[in-house]
Amino acid sequence: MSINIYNYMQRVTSILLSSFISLPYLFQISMPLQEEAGEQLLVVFDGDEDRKKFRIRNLTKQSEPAGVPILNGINVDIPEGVILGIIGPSGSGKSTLLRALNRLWEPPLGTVFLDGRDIRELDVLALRRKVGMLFQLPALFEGTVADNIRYGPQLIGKRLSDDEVFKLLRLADLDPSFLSKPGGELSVGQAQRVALARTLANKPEVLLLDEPTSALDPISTENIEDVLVNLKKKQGMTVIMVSHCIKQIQRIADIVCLLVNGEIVEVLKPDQLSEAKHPMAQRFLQLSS
Ligand SMILES: Nc1ncnc2c1ncn2[C@@H]1O[C@H](COP(=O)(O)OP(=O)(O)OP(=O)(O)O)[C@@H](O)[C@H]1O
Repeated sequence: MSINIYNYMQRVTSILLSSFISLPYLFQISMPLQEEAGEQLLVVFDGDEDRKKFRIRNLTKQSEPAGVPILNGINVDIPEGVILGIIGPSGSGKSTLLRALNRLWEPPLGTVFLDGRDIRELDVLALRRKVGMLFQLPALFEGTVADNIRYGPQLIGKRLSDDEVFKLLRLADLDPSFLSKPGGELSVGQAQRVALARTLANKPEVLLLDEPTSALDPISTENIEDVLVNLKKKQGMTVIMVSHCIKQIQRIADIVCLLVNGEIVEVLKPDQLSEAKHPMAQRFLQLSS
């Protein structure tokens, strides 16, 4: 078995970065491509301009120094208060796209806008509080569950009370008795829920999730899915989730973007996935179902 050291290091760096720094309606879907400034724009929201949470324009990335395209001119609008699923074959650029949205890599100026503002012009720490991220494998800090959850607010001089920590635990579907448990003694599923509570402690407006339940059992997976749906419904949170599980996307997403070779080739409602037209997307969906 070969190990891709580059990918491994990138993942570890991202976990550390996001942990330390960010600790971090329905809508009408308009499928047809629309021309904007000569480029193809996938519009996933056809309504009020104000409700676009992210606007992504011609987002491109190449590997260095080889210059191999990773993202190939992504154009998409992401509405506020929806769960957007991103699916696609391995290596198609899903995680890279997600990481651009809270600057775990720096997208070029003029390519990613949050609430109408270029994210490159925002303070990066403030951006990461607003746009929290959760990875496939949770990385908790040393200390108790409460220490982990209090970490983010503490960075801006706020100490969460026990009651506030209890609320976050409940929100992440964890029993209050977890408060004083050492982070190192938790199962992966429990740790993932603590990582979620820790991210939520920053009161993010957007959650970026990179295969957040792939290491979890079906019950923990269902619990996390319920939490995400509730956050959307009760707090209007925007959730952008990469998942390899088509069924999961069909359970909770409002819209699905299909990414192939660094391009969004289709935007569909979850119940319309079988109608995908792109040959690679069709094949991917056939093999995944
Ligand atoms: N900074 C970089 N330099 C070089 N190659 C990179 C860089 N970032 C990503 N890649 C490569 O770009 C491609 C897309 O990677 P990415 O992790 O975004 O894909 P993915 O769709 O999330 O894959 P998976 O489903 O396997 O997690 C891969 O071939 C990856 O090795």
